[in-house]
Amino acid sequence: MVIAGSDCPPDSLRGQPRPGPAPDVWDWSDSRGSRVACVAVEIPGRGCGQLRRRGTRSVRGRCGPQDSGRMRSSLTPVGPPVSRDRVITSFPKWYTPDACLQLKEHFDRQVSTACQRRDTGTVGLQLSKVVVVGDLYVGKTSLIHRFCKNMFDRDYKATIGVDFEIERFEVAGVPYSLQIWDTAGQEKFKCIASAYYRGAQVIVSAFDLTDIQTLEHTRQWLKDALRENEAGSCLIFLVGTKKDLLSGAACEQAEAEAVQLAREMQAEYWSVSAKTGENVKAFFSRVAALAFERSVLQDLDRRNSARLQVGDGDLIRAYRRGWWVGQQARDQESTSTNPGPCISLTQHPNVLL
Ligand SMILES: Nc1nc2c(ncn2[C@@H]2O[C@H](COP(=O)(O)OP(=O)(O)OP(=O)(O)O)[C@@H](O)[C@H]2O)c(=O)[nH]1
Repeated sequence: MVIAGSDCPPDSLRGQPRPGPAPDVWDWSDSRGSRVACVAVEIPGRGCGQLRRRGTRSVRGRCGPQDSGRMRSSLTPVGPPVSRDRVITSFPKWYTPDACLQLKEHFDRQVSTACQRRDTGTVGLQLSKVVVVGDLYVGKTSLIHRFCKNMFDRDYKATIGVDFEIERFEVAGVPYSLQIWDTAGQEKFKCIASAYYRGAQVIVSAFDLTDIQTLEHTRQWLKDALRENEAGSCLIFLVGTKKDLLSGAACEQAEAEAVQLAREMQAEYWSVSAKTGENVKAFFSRVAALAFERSVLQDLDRRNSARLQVGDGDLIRAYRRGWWVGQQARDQESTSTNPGPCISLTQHPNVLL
């Protein structure tokens, strides 16, 4: 897949008639000759525009380093209902209990309740970013293409820079989307690809099960991707590819080493084959469910600890050391930097607990 910054709709053309088969359709072509069609919708003040799928399961795109921040903030999924195989009703299981992010088989109670009440905040509107990293030729593009397009190409075409797909799910009745970034494994493109690591909710560090050296390199790939993100903010997956090429014993040996490394990395381990499709859908469903659950919990946390609107509009602000009532606090803020006395929440008549 070829990525070039100039392929993105240039800013100067925003709001003007676009080239292509329809006025608002961008048609990009990749080196394999497959066309990438996206509908660009102008959103005032929101940069590059919105990409909407058109008769395909997923939305695809590509861009250069200058677009990294813009794409992250401006893309929101719209389109027809989610296809049935992207509907997740029960929590997808891990690949092995020896290296998994969590063992429970159900959604967190708080999350289930929030979903039932349709109280998941902005989670349904967000795109969760998944970044796939790893050596060249390990099969990152193939894995993503098998999941998003249900296709497998035997011919190798190096990724140049980055590429992304957007996959829409419905998790516990709530719409949820993953923006899956395919990055180049070749050293010479690393500086372009690493510009896209930031803001990842999920990092997938991929290696080739038939080439143990690529497993060793996953440490460095992960380190580079984590460096661009806040500590503890990413879910990490270690994925062994090309499972179809290994016989039972050899596969077990490679998996045992990978599981050990996954535990060190605090990652969840999966073995997959893009060629046969083995475990590919299960893997991405697991990624979607875990990322969704974390997003909902974070959203609930944020809302709980943010300003609470009470009574006649007074604000109560939560501080580490206690609670402090709005108007009084604002008065104090305007006259001094001293936060003044803390008033217990339960003591204040306007507080609804
Ligand atoms: N047998 C088999 N071959 C695979 C599998 N996955 C990928 N391949 C082959 O491995 C080669 C490399 O696959 P890619 O998906 O292009 O590798 P990549 O990691 O994206 O490579 P870069 O873009 O250079 O980083 C291709 O020839 C694929 O056909 C698999 O599951 N089984």
